[in-house]
Amino acid sequence: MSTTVEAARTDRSAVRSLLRLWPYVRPVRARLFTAAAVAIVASCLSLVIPLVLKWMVDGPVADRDVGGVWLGALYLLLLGVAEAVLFGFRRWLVARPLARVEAAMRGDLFRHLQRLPVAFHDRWASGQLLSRGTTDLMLVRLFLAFPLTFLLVNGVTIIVGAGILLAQQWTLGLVLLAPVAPLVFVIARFEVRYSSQARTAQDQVGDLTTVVEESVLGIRVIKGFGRHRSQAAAFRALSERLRGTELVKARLLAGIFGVIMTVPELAIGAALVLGTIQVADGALSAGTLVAFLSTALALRWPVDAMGFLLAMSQEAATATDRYFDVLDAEVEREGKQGTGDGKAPGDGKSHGDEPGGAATSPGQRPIPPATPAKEPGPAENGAGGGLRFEGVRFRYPDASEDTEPVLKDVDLHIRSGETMALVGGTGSGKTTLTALVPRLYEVTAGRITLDGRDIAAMPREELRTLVSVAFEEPTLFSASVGENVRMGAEHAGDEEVRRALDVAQARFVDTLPRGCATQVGEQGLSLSGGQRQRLALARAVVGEPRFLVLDDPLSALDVQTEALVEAALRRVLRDTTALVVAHRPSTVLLADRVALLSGGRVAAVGTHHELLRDSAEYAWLMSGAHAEERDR
Ligand SMILES: Nc1ncnc2c1ncn2[C@@H]1O[C@H](COP(=O)(O)OP(=O)(O)OP(=O)(O)O)[C@@H](O)[C@H]1O
Repeated sequence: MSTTVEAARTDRSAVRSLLRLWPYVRPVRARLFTAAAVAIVASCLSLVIPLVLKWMVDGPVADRDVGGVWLGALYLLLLGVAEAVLFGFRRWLVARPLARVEAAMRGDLFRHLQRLPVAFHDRWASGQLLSRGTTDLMLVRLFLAFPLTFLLVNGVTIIVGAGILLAQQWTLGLVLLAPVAPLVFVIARFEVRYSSQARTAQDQVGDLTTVVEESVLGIRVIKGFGRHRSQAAAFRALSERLRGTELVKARLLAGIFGVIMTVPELAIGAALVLGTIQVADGALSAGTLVAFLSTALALRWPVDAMGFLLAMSQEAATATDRYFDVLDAEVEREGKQGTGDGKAPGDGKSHGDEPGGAATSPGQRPIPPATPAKEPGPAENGAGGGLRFEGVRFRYPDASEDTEPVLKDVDLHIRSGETMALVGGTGSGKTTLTALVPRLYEVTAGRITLDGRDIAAMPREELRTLVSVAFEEPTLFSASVGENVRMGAEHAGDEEVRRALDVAQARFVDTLPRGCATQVGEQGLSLSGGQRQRLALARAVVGEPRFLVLDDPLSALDVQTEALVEAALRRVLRDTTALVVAHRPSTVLLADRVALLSGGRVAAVGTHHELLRDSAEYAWLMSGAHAEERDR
């Protein structure tokens, strides 16, 4: 997501943004309100201190009563201790629940990210998502811990203090309160400007995170091409931009601090001069003036702190907006039978009242129980059975309406138990077609059926138990080899995992230090490309799925290993309906029939030999000349 697009959306009220946190705060509201009440009492205790001073000055000090002075000192000490204890108690009250709020929000974000369609992840830079789950949530927690309470506490303290000032000497009180109106005006202007800069800075942190993440993941390319200088320059440029924004924020903060601190100082100075004249005229007691000035000084911190409390609140409001930008994004729609209108929770309503809660997002209708997967009957093995593409048309969700669809009216029938190879030139749409079967993307028009059932009407969970996929780029997770393979079938036992590893010719696992229990590093980078591909293949076949979709799964293997995998795969594919993207004749020979995809359309279907005979394009694709061109 581009920073400029994000930064442009600042025309919203900070209060309205922050109110969206309520579902998360609600479960801990009792503690938060208690903590705020405790802080208000503690803060108001500090306003009693000037009243004790007034009593001391006009009483024991004027009467030269040493015992009275000691008693006053004791009262002051007790008030100070009580204030400190109450503030400590407040902190204890909020620490644990706020950690819970942050964890619930982070949990919801992660869960939501898992349920968002692949198209969303195509669009969003990962750094933007990472920064929302880390820095933004930290800003929200800080807001709940500090500004939320202290804006209230300081507000109440200022109002009570103003009341005490007016009650003590209303003329002096008015002198002190005169700057309130201009201050409110200045603060309102500051809010608008600071909010826009805060959004820009947080988006820039997201961009920076993306660069760092890409640099770490792509460290081999960077080093291999000696691009560390240009990467460093790109990083420097982004951090310069962030630094610039932070400096603007600092200047705005400095300005508001200057105003908030200077104006009350001037008012106190004016009140001091006026008060001294009144004491000299005998219109005011010295004790009242001392109490008045002490109260005014006690209000200094609550007033001074308003600047950074408001700044922190703005940042939290921006962070909340950024958080809900993701949470409002529409999740994958269930089967048509599942949600009816297909509306997702991001339809403008709150994410829900049960943060950290249910697996079904609020706003989403419960999915009726899935029709049990039927064993393919004789009819299904005929016209309706197997995997069928009917008039499938597909355009990537972000592509504009007037661009050519990637797939155009694809009609293809892979019969039950048949293996179909999908061959086509680079960019012809092979990967796109395979991604439609497990519904990583939704078809734009037409439909895909499995044994006669429209996949759009199937609950995703059921669809994904029926269909297994292995992509050309095998992604492994920071987990053990066994756990990576079991992602294909959660309940697979050791025997099934062994069998899958055998099919994928992945017995190299036995030579790893801890066999199947060996941890593979981030993205499986501790393994070779071919090893990763074989583990991904094992993951695809471990659940013995009814439908198998393989996107050029053997591209990184040497010829001999490929032949061994093919022999084993052939046994697996006997019972499975499979669609296999192939570039090499050896992979194509695994298949019963071949479909040639050309410019997003199925140009021909037949056996390898038929197509070699009848299709010049296919013959060319299968020739060494094409492979050389592709490799080049
Ligand atoms: N996420 C995406 N968003 C938009 N367009 C995409 C996306 N992925 C692929 N495309 C476009 O769709 C077209 C088909 O891409 P696809 O990856 O399906 O081709 P392919 O036949 O698998 O190619 P190859 O053999 O090189 O892997 C290409 O023009 C590509 O630029």
